[in-house]
Amino acid sequence: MLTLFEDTQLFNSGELRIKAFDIPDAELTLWEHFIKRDEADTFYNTLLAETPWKQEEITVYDKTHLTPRMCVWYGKNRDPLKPVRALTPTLETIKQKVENACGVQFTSVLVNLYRDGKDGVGWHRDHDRELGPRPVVASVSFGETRPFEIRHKFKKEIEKIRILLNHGSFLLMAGEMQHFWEHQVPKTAKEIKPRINLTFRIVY
Ligand SMILES: O=C(O)CCC(=O)C(=O)O
Ligand SMILES: [Fe+2]
Repeated sequence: MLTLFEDTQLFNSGELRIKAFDIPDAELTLWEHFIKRDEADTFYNTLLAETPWKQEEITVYDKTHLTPRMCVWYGKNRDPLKPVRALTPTLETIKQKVENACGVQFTSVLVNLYRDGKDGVGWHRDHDRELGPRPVVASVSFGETRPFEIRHKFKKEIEKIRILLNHGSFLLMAGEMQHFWEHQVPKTAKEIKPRINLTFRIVY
């Protein structure tokens, strides 16, 4: 497996770095230190305090489980019958920064909290119909660094890639990525701190 950005020297420098990944069937770009340390600390604390966290129920093979993370959806809903939760000023501020950087306007954001290493998200694609034919997903992370892994769904000869998403980083997934690549945030037995992830999306 390929692990990117483990260079602690560069990590700790706090400098903005933009990396476009050269992978087939996807447009994937990472902004390291997109949000500076102090501001990222403030966003983390505010989001942790003001988000009405809850664990969603999911049904797999007729069995109901709680998702191993806490989530809240803001903005235009995937289910048009559900009420819309308006973005908070903090989420609007981060949304604006992301939109300025990538030139895409988003309608919604899913806010996730991974409380510790027992929380994670399994392999999946974000290609629900209401996200349109080529979903663009803008992912901003705060708190604990967690590896974000991607693998090509069809070309099994391509090595899995691990990207470390640290405090204040911004990862943009675009192009055909959501059709051809799956992603996950694996659980870990390590003692780790919480992580908040925002995924900005466009609901049509
Ligand atoms: O936490 C992350 O980095 C990814 C979250 C994710 O894949 C999702 O919410 O669909
Ligand atoms: Fe996802």
